[in-house]
Amino acid sequence: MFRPTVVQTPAIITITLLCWRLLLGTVRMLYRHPIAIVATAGLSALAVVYGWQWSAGLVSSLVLGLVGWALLHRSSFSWWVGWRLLAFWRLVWIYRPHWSFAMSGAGLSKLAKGLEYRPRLVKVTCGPVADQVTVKMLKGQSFDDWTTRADNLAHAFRALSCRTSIVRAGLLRLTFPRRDPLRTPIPALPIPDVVNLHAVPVGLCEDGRSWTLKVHGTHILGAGATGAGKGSLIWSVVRGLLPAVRAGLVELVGLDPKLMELSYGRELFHRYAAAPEECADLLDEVVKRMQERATMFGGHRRSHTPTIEDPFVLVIVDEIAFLTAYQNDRDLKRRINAALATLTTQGRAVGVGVMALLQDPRKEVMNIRNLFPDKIAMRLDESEQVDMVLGEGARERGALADFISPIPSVGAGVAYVRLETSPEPVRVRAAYVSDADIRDMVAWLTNPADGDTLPLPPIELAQEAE
Ligand SMILES: Nc1ncnc2c1ncn2[C@@H]1O[C@H](COP(=O)(O)OP(=O)(O)OP(=O)(O)O)[C@@H](O)[C@H]1O
Repeated sequence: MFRPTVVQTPAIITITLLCWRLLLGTVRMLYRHPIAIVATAGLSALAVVYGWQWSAGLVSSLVLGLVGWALLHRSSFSWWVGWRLLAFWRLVWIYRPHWSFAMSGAGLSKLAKGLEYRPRLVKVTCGPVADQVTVKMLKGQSFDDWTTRADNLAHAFRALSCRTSIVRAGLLRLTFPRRDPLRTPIPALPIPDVVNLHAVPVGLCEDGRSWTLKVHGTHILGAGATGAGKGSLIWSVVRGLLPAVRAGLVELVGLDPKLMELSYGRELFHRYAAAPEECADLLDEVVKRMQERATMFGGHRRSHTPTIEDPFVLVIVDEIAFLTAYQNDRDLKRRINAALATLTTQGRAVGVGVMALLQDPRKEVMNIRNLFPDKIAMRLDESEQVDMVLGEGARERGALADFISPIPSVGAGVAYVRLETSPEPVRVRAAYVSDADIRDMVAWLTNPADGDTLPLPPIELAQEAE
């Protein structure tokens, strides 16, 4: 029978080890919380040398000073102090106490040889609308292990939702919104002074930042069930481009087979068509123009910069399926499909973009959806449609477009997008451009204010280097 020898560890070794750990812990605490340690030590020293009244007086004046700062200049106070204090508070009261239970409950900790290994909570930071929790994953875990548990984590920390993103190998960021800035409709955004074709403001992201859309050098496909608010997407883009339209640097082409949406702001479009034959003719015209431009640019330029002679042309198609899948005239359907495919495959480099909206994203209805690099999923009827619009795995990563509320004031205009900078879907809401706003836009474009002349001299057209 094998009996391992029991070796008694000498007390001196145990004590040395404990002292070493204590020393390491103290150094780590000093390194992690230098301000808190220095402040506590300073106040204690003051109390010992001069009496506690001095420390109490100093603390009270400090608190009064901070309250004054917060009242006088909220934004700088929040940036320097407020969010840090809130992050500390939420770390101590929410994340730390519930961490171990949340990890084991969500199945993210591992048991090995009787020991439980948990992912490490690295830090918590707070912003105006969301908390960001940085986590060190356990060895052997994958990003997918976390994305599939996002719902468990949201409930565990009593958040509205949880979104996951990678910081670097092994390090994750969990975003827990504290409030939803997209709950209430966003009024139409102001018409910008400077148009940036790579970042046209259209609404808000769920973290409170501005949601901007790139329109030049890409094509956009927006899908949403009836009443999802596709109109607000169209009009927000048009509104954001208006100064460039007035300056003659952007031309809007509207195809409105439903005859409902774009006709309301008909005057904002350089060219407009509603009947399918007119739409086919107009598309052929744009294709011809695009090909002429390509011939002209060929060998000289590889990208397009909008000028009055060669403006950026944005073709906006409301309910594209009326022109493609639901079109009875086969010849017309073939012509339209061919023109759209040509524009979406060749238009980017020569300054022609297509923004198409549709209700049903199935392949039978829209067989060229893969030719649109940027896609937006508004409220959809079925969960399978989310991946059809945003790409494989988007719903699993949190794009719950089928859960967007059908109540217009809550869910209209809300969408999920995959921004170029990150593959993670982001929840956004387009600003609501009302009928009165559209009338004002028409008036702004067609009746320049006193002193304004038409066309305006070219406005600054901020653009990223291509
Ligand atoms: N961004 C928004 N914020 C708040 N409410 C909105 C927004 N967009 C639209 N709505 C409301 O939702 C209603 C439906 O919007 P809209 O007509 O744009 O939907 P749609 O997706 O174009 O529907 P359909 O495909 O049937 O035309 C509008 O009448 C408006 O009241």
